[in-house]
Amino acid sequence: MNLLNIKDLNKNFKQENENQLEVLKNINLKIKEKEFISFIGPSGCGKSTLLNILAGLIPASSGQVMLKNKLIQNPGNDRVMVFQEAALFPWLTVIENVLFGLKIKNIDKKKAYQKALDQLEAVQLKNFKDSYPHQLSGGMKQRVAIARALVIDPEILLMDEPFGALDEQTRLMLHHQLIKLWQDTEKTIVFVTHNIREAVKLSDRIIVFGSNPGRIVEEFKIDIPQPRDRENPTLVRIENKILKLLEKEIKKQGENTYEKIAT
Ligand SMILES: Nc1ncnc2c1ncn2[C@@H]1O[C@H](COP(=O)(O)OP(=O)(O)OP(=O)(O)O)[C@@H](O)[C@H]1O
Repeated sequence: MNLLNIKDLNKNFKQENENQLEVLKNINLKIKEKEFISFIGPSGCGKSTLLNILAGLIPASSGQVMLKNKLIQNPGNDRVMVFQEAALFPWLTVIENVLFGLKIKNIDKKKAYQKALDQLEAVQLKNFKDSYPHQLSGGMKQRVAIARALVIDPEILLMDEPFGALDEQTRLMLHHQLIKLWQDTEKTIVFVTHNIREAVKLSDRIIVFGSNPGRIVEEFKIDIPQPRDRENPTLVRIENKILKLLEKEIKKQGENTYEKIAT
């Protein structure tokens, strides 16, 4: 069943010289329940802008996004964002950070604590519940951010380059954990990344964007079960196809973002 329906969506931003910058043009996309979908594309093609529109943080200029039969106009508990920087409250402990997400839900204190603890167990951080963010590694912080997002029990997890700032080993470990969480919780995940290999490894479907203005150029469905072997020839083939497409888009754009996506 379709969970999100993005229809004829356009987004412009007013520039300082009063001209309109056309960022997203004519986006039409349906996202299924429990789908893991990734957006990939050259820098500045509007991936984060689209994610922000899905989160209800900014409005579309025209067109609409429906969540089931509800028009998205504002943020809601049914959608939670995870950003590249974990953005934890440094003065709160790990469990207090996770509990913070539940405050808006008005849940009984004991129940909330248990929920937060269960969620920390799911990201293997139960033993760090009383630590402060500065005592954690980057990967651990990101796992707290994921726990804080999931504890609200949203329908959709919106992830904007969540592992972009992490080293390769930590990133691989978090891929593994995210896939397990996704399988256990059956959430829908919309994932923005620059990293083709990451997208190919994690996603059911990859949407490739072009830029100026941001638009969908192609999509790839990946039916290979998880966990995936990165040497799988089908995955390698898809990876190369996406790389070629992006090279073409980036050449058009004339920016030096090639290195960023090829690693
Ligand atoms: N609030 C804003 N006001 C004006 N312009 C904006 C605003 N937000 C984004 N933009 C512009 O919209 C374009 C798309 O930005 P966006 O961050 O969505 O791209 P992106 O594909 O996520 O880029 P990256 O991969 O580098 O993160 C850029 O040209 C950016 O400068």
